[in-house]
Amino acid sequence: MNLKITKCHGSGNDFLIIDEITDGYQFSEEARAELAKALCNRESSLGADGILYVMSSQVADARMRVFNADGSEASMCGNGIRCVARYVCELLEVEEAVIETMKANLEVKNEADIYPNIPTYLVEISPVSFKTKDLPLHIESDTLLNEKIQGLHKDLSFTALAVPNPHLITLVDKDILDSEVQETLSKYVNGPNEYFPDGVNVSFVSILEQGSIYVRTYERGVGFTNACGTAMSASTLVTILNGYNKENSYVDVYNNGGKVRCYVHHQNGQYRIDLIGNATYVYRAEVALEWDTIENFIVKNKVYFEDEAIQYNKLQEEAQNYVEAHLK
Ligand SMILES: N[C@@H](CCC[C@H](N)C(=O)O)C(=O)O
Repeated sequence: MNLKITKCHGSGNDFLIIDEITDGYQFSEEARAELAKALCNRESSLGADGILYVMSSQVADARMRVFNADGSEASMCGNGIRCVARYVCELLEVEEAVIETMKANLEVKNEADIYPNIPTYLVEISPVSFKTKDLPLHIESDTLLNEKIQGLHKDLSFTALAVPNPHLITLVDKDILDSEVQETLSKYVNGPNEYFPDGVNVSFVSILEQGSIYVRTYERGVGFTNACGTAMSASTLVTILNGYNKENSYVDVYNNGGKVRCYVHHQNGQYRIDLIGNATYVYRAEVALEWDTIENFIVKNKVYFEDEAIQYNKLQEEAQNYVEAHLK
């Protein structure tokens, strides 16, 4: 078959968008997972952190399904939904839309550019739950709020939350970031282990100054990525709960792929986070493939969005310089 794809990134967390609405593809569940494993392979001529399937919806303007590079399906993707937001808003010629995801219908909208000439979208991150059963996390208590788990690390305190995909977050300084701790811990909780039967996204967070933080995430189903949107949203909330930032104000969240902005709303005992950042197109292409030998796919007619890359590189360079100057 001949498959049309759009490579897009949010904070350098990159995805292949496959539009099942316009292009009329009918995939089996197995085929969606197989495509993710083959096309996201970084050794291949494509490579990505995941695939975003854009589908029609009975209850919203469009539906998004997210498959990680290992073929597992995620309930949500914060950087990915910004890419889908742009794709759907341009397709439907609207400024805002509602996107159906696995666990919630989420509002998205075109927003003032976070940096000159960088298409920017605000996406709703919700629902938020601190219940261990919602991750799931197997420990005796119903929540894990800034507490130690001896089986994970003797000194670090963790918070676990679902937004609604699962996140494990700890606040650290530069010495810990520079060590092997995050990789070792993340591989453990994403392999056979007694705590997280479905794995978990693991973020190490550093406070840069009031109103700005740095987040590095080891993603379930992928490994270290440049950034993880749901992790940056969840991490912002954790820094607020720890008294470093405030509700109802913007927090700049730096990552290895650039920078986003988060805003935490707290109403009627519920949290909802606005995640605001780039949705940058990298290229459009066609992929010729045979299902029996899917790993031998051929990429044709790649057309790059060069201007978008040039502009995004400027944001990324500024963000990197800021992090280097402030990380302690
Ligand atoms: N990169 C994403 C999250 C993708 C899913 C995640 N790996 C999971 O399995 O939960 C984001 O930007 O939120």
